[in-house]
Amino acid sequence: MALLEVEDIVIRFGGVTAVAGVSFTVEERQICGLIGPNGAGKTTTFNCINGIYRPNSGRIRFDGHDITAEPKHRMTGFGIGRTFQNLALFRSMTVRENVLAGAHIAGHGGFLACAFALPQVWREAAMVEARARELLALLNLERVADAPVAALPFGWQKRVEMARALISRPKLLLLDEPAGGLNHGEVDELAELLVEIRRNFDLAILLVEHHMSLVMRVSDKVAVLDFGKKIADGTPDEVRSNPEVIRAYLGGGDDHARAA
Ligand SMILES: Nc1ncnc2c1ncn2[C@@H]1O[C@H](COP(=O)(O)OP(=O)(O)OP(=O)(O)O)[C@@H](O)[C@H]1O
Repeated sequence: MALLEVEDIVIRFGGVTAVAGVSFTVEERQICGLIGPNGAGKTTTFNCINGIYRPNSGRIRFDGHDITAEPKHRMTGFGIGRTFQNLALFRSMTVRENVLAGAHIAGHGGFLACAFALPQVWREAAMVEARARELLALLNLERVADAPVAALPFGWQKRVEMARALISRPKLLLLDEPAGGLNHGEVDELAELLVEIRRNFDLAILLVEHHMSLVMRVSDKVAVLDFGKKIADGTPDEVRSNPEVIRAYLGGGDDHARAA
């Protein structure tokens, strides 16, 4: 059984069918790219997987659970972490505090355990602190750990968001356009980082991204959407040479894709 199974999902907004029967899977420890020209339905599909939208029909299974109708606040508990296209950090808090906030969302100590400061709460807090240190080192954020997040360049803030998602130890990390706003060198660093994150945390990654060279470099497989339908699904090489994919991009006017 695959880790994530998206099965024939349909999502409509009034008269617009944004996603028209899309199916794909993500296996454990797989990096899967989800690409397509503008308006293809990538973000809508992504937001269905993380519980922001509920599909009109179809099913989503994750790690043996049917999560189709689960609300977004339960996704961390299921083992799904995410980052946002336009960042959703606590800007006046420090880097370390932002990373720790990700763990508090996933915390298991109940209200009474916390109120009475039971040993399990101390143990959990120590474990979370250790994980935060490990993540700050891995993401090269140690030097700025105590700086307010708002003072950092955009590319660094993106790494903080990634660390915050990783602290709850997700089995699947959903990344929405992580390369958006990054320069060439930063995209190269991101590619290396994604592969390292997969290796270190033994997790799968679903990557919605316009930056084609990044997707092709890091993905084990790529699913391609166009006008709300999946038109291809395969290895980067298979997808790159698929005539329907080439047609979708050449006719779609997508600059990033054309550049690939
Ligand atoms: N909330 C909404 N209300 C109405 N229509 C929407 C809504 N969200 C998306 N759509 C429409 O659904 C279609 C798919 O949009 P979506 O944002 O999922 O595409 P995308 O592949 O992520 O595009 P992009 O690469 O430009 O972000 C588009 O026609 C879009 O206009």
